Amino acid sequence: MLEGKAILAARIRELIELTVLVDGPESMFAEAADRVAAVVSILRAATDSEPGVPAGRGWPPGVDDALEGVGNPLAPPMIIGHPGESGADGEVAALVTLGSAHEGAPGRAHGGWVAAILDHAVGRAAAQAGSPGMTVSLTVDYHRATPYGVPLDVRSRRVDQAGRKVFASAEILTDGQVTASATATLVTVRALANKAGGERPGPGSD
Ligand SMILES: CCCCCCCCCCCC(=O)SCCNC(=O)CCNC(=O)[C@H](O)C(C)(C)COP(=O)(O)OP(=O)(O)OC[C@H]1O[C@@H](n2cnc3c(N)ncnc32)[C@H](O)[C@@H]1OP(=O)(O)O
Repeated sequence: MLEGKAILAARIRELIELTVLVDGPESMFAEAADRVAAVVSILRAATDSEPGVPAGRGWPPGVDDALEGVGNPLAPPMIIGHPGESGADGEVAALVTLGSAHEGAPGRAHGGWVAAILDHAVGRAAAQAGSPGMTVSLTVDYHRATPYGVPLDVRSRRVDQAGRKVFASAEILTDGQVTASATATLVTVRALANKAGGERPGPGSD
């Protein structure tokens, strides 16, 4: 079931890339649109949910997550590694590959996607450090072009904590060079800690 959804999402990502890249006759687009409509009707028949209704996916991030969900076609997806796997102790290491559909300025990834990756990375770092929370402030520095079409190395870690406030940082690297970095403040939320399986927010938590 899960595997099928992941395969479908991968095909849809391919579809999105090709839709952005391909040019051709109107008839080709019309035929493709008809076939996609047929696929949509298969999925529509399987749910009562309306598009836009909150999915309420919960925690921790799963197959439908916006950044790392292999079953979410909008997710690149971001592959979260184990602590210490490729980062130093206490770091979260991740890999993510963006595509042409994520382009901003010509030939480089859109800054909004770069920020989303960094936001997710600091969220993961806070959770791994035992303080799952929501980002209330994210400052992004864009140092050089973040490319698409190549795996990006993402690193993040919790830097400090003061009461409910968690301070974290993250970087995106390619060829060993930092393309973008972020500092963030997150605020621990008890509901997230409970969903995270008993990880406890810091002192003074809500
Ligand atoms: C399980 C696996 C997970 C795995 C994790 C996986 C990664 C998931 C990544 C998802 C990342 C996101 O998209 S997060 C979604 C985007 N962010 C949001 O939607 C958050 C929107 N904001 C909120 O909903 C709210 O601010 C809350 C609930 C977070 C906090 O509200 P609150 O509970 O009323 O807390 P409040 O008293 O206002 O603030 C608490 C403390 O934080 C400070 N504070 C508040 N805002 C700011 C700010 N912008 N900059 C600095 N500091 C701030 C306050 O001064 C206060 O300090 P003091 O007085 O205590 O000193």
